[in-house]
Amino acid sequence: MLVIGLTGGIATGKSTVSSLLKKSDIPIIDADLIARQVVLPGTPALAAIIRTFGEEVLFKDGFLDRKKLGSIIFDDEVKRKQLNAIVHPAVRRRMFWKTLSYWIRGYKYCVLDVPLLIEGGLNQWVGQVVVVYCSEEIQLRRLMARDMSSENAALSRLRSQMPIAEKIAYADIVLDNSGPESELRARVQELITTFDKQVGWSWRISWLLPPIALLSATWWLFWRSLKGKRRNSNKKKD
Ligand SMILES: CC(C)(COP(=O)(O)OP(=O)(O)OC[C@H]1O[C@@H](n2cnc3c(N)ncnc32)[C@H](O)[C@@H]1O)[C@@H](O)C(=O)NCCC(=O)NCCS
Ligand SMILES: Nc1ncnc2c1ncn2[C@@H]1O[C@H](COP(=O)(O)OP(=O)(O)OP(=O)(O)O)[C@@H](O)[C@H]1O
Repeated sequence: MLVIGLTGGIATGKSTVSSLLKKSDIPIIDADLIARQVVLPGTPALAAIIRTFGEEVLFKDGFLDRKKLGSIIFDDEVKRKQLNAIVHPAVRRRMFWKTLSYWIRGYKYCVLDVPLLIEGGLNQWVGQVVVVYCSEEIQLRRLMARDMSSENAALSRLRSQMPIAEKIAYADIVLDNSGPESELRARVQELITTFDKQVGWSWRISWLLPPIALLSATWWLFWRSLKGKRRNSNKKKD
């Protein structure tokens, strides 16, 4: 099975791409959605959030006040890291089991939709990295329109992630979403054709013979880590 990592900058259009892929019956594992499920009332992650940030980040009914927590962590790197350390391990565990379940059910590929794919180093564990791109100016405009937020609030969200111009250095495929949504739809269809060609029929062999799947995954991960090391040493030279 080909595991595709889908990422982008804030408001570059990753969720829009993800829902277009879903409409074509491609299985999506949505990290934002899982990050909401693992902090529902009664979960260990929510208990840890209360211990770290206090009861004031809760609504009266015990649900997390996401706006309030967002206003705390997007402006403060230390607090953001504290929250990430609570939520990310639980999200990763769920993503791993969901990926495995798609493989067991014989899917030829699945897409991990993860905003912090590169920041969290998950890009090294997937077969292909797709980065949805648009300029920072467009990001800011779309973010303010979508969230009805002020420029300052939008800027602090943007700065909480690696700049999009840096993320594209990690991409196998860059999906440019600077134009209208009709253009994006056409690009997503091309993307699906590319994946279909790439996967071909070999996924059936890997599925029927797990040792072959294991060998090819190990080889791929080794190749990826070499590529990553080369990119880092080139960066240092620059
Ligand atoms: C801070 C929270 C409560 C704000 O919730 P809110 O509903 O306002 O935003 P939502 O979850 O829909 O996220 C919107 C976007 O913000 C960005 N974002 C979210 N969390 C982070 C983070 N810790 N660091 C950088 N960017 C982030 C992502 O691009 C995401 O797509 C929430 O984002 C959260 O719990 N974040 C920590 C978990 C996390 O890192 N999620 C991202 C995927 S694992
Ligand atoms: N090509 C486009 N033209 C105009 N608006 C767009 C386009 N693509 C996406 N949008 C709009 O931009 C906003 C951000 O898109 P989306 O929510 O898909 O981004 P995202 O990358 O998933 O953001 P986040 O990481 O913050 O969740 C949405 O309101 C969406 O409808």
